Amino acid sequence: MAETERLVIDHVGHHGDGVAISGGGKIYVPYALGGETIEAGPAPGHHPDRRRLLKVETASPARIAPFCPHFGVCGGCAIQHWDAEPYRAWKRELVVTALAQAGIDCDVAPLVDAHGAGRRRITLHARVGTHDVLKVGYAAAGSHNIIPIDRCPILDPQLNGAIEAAWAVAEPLIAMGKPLDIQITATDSGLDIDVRGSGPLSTALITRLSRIAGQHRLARLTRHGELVLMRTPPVISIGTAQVVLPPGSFLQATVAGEETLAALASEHCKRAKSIADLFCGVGPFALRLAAKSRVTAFDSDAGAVGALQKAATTTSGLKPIKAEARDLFRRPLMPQELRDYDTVVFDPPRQGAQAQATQLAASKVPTVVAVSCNVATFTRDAKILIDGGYRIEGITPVDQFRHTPHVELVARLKR
Ligand SMILES: C[S@@+](CC[C@H](N)C(=O)[O-])C[C@H]1O[C@@H](n2cnc3c(N)ncnc32)[C@H](O)[C@@H]1O
Repeated sequence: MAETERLVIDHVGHHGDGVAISGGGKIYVPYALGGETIEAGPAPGHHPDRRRLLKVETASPARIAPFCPHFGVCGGCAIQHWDAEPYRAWKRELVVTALAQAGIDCDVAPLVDAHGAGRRRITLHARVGTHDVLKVGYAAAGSHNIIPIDRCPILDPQLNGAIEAAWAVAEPLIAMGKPLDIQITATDSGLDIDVRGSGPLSTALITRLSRIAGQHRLARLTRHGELVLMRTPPVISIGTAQVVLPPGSFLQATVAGEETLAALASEHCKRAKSIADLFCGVGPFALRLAAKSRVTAFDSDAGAVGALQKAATTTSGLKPIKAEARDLFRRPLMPQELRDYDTVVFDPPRQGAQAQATQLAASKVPTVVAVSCNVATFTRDAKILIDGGYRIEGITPVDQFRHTPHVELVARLKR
């Protein structure tokens, strides 16, 4: 492989890298844009079809200056160098292309931006580097190295102080000699931190962490989901409900993302009387859908189900909500159980909901609303539903993870 080479970038691929077409196939160059002529060098790891961008010789007119000083080194964002309009068209096209490749013919609405105020949840990594220096930050692009950070401009202002809090919490814990993953969630009552990786905590250490919690606006600190200290319960508002977050439960990455997905789901469910909300999490759909419809919600995370049930019983003006802990991969709702519902909403993790889609395909449920964060598993599951007699009435792509190649979508299917 030549030390440096000149490449012409054809387009941006579905991971956000520039793609050059050469005689030997495709070559992927992170941070390059379609139409650009670039100078490239070997990529770290010397992967045969990857290169490192050394210099942009002819820049695309759509190239813009990234706004974050860590961009290009930190692995958090793949795209800050591309104008909003082509970026948005590319993101919508990711959905259009995946559907076409799967042979699914349906309308795809314009992309809905759902970055809103920014990310409300981050995971930072803490490691001891050379000369015993503590590093707290994100993983570097394409490696496990940690890029220490002191700011991240894509965060919701509700996370102000979160990075400082992570450094402060990491300092006493890293002395135990284990790498740490520090998940921080912005709640209405302060920062909720769950640390993974440290050993058991001594009383002296908990006293020190309590001081840090007071100094850094922490609502709660947990270790592997076990309570270390709570100054005030970490609460978020969902519709008219107040939900106390269980440690480590899933939460949509941005408030705008949650509201957009829930608004689209509510629109598709507006005539529903009885809804099954599958993969419900702490209830961002159930607690809003129950304004009009009876809801039964299922998720394998018992903590999330408990939080949803508690919020449902303490919120007035909602139709009945029942919530049940159930593993829907191993024990999907069967066609006989699905008879209780005129509408099913499902929002699985990235693996999708193949087992549940198979049972839905054999059911008579008139309306299915599919929410997905992975277009590949969505198309797989949608094909199962289509083969079972459903037709897709429309798909809306949602951009909650701006600056990344991730895209969400909401689809309505009818039989
Ligand atoms: C993408 S999240 C959606 C949660 C919720 N709808 C929301 O918007 O916050 C996927 C959810 O699936 C749940 N989950 C993961 N595996 C599961 C399984 N095998 N059975 C049931 N639920 C599962 C997770 O606990 C998580 O709450």
